[in-house]
Amino acid sequence: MVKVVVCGAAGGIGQPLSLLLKQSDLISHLALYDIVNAAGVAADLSHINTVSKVTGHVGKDSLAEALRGAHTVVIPAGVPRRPGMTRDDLFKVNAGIVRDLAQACAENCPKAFILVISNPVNSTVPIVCEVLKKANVFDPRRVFGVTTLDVVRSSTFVSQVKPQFEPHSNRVTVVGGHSGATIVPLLSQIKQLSFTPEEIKALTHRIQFGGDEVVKAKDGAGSATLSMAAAGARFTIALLEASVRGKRGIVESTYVHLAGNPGAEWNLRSTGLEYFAQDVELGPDGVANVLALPNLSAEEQSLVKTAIGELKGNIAKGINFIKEGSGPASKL
Ligand SMILES: NC(=O)C1=CN([C@@H]2O[C@H](COP(=O)(O)OP(=O)(O)OC[C@H]3O[C@@H](n4cnc5c(N)ncnc54)[C@H](O)[C@@H]3O)[C@@H](O)[C@H]2O)C=CC1
Ligand SMILES: O=C([O-])CC(=O)C(=O)O
Repeated sequence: MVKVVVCGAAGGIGQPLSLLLKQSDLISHLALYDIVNAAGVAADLSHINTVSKVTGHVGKDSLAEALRGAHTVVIPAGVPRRPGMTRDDLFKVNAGIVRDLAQACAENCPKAFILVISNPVNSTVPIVCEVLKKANVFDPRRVFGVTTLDVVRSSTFVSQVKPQFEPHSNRVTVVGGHSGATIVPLLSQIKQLSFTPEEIKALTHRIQFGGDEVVKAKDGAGSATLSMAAAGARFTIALLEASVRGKRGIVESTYVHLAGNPGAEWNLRSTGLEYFAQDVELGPDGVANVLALPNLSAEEQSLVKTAIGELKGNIAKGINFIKEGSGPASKL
């Protein structure tokens, strides 16, 4: 039995993400949780003729039932950006939402993989980990910040500049975190291509601020949902392929707690950070190996340095939210 729970399943990301997960024969039970409308989304998806059973769970009183027995919990719950906002501006509302969902995971499915989409990812992942640590159920191999959209954008944007780069089958490593300057695509690792310094600069900027393109185009109606659903489904299925099917050698960039994760010592020492996104090999228990940062170009070294500076504050903010007590979730 592989039960996957989507928390925030009625939202802009939650609905298409659930639709994509409904296509997978790796999932036997898809449980859709939201504070609104999850029953309707579940009824609709349940008519699709694939193997998984779909159940809908609406409101806080049904959260425990939704989570019980979960193999994997994907969290796209919370508010998205509007033009003029940073991801950090979402902290005020989303921190409390993510904390409460993490607490419910600790109580109902302490061994589940937890995939965090809600922004600001740089801070919400530390929130989840701190909640699990407090509950004595933390396993660093099982909590992931979903940064796959940065990887997806990198493949697409590189292919638009270099048509010989096939976007579907070529992956780009993206390290750091998931907001602006903390997003560092390692274009120097694409060994089959060469770029001019101007191309590197323009591509890096576009990847770092790709989210803003969508926020601007949607003009107040939210941020990336469909591309995020595709990215979220890609990461979830990759993790299921590794953990359920036992497929080896699956590597994705993702934001993880470094200490205690296999292979992470080098990145822990070289960044001095508790959390960092890097290529991770996935396995039966989640993180099988955090790959060491490769040799970086001079520009990438400087970008990573800037990212580290910003990440320090983002991480501390998430940790302090739990350590110093945070009160009930607030409204924006
Ligand atoms: N990691 C990434 O790369 C990306 C992250 N995001 C983030 O994902 C989050 C969701 O974005 P959208 O789906 O566009 O927003 P949305 O507003 O369309 O959907 C959010 C859903 O969460 C639900 N929700 C609110 N509080 C909840 C709670 N306590 N428990 C369960 N569900 C709850 C809402 O009812 C709503 O259905 C935002 O924080 C956004 O910034 C968006 C794009 C990319
Ligand atoms: O830009 C946003 O707020 C949503 C997001 O994280 C992205 O699209 O990368």
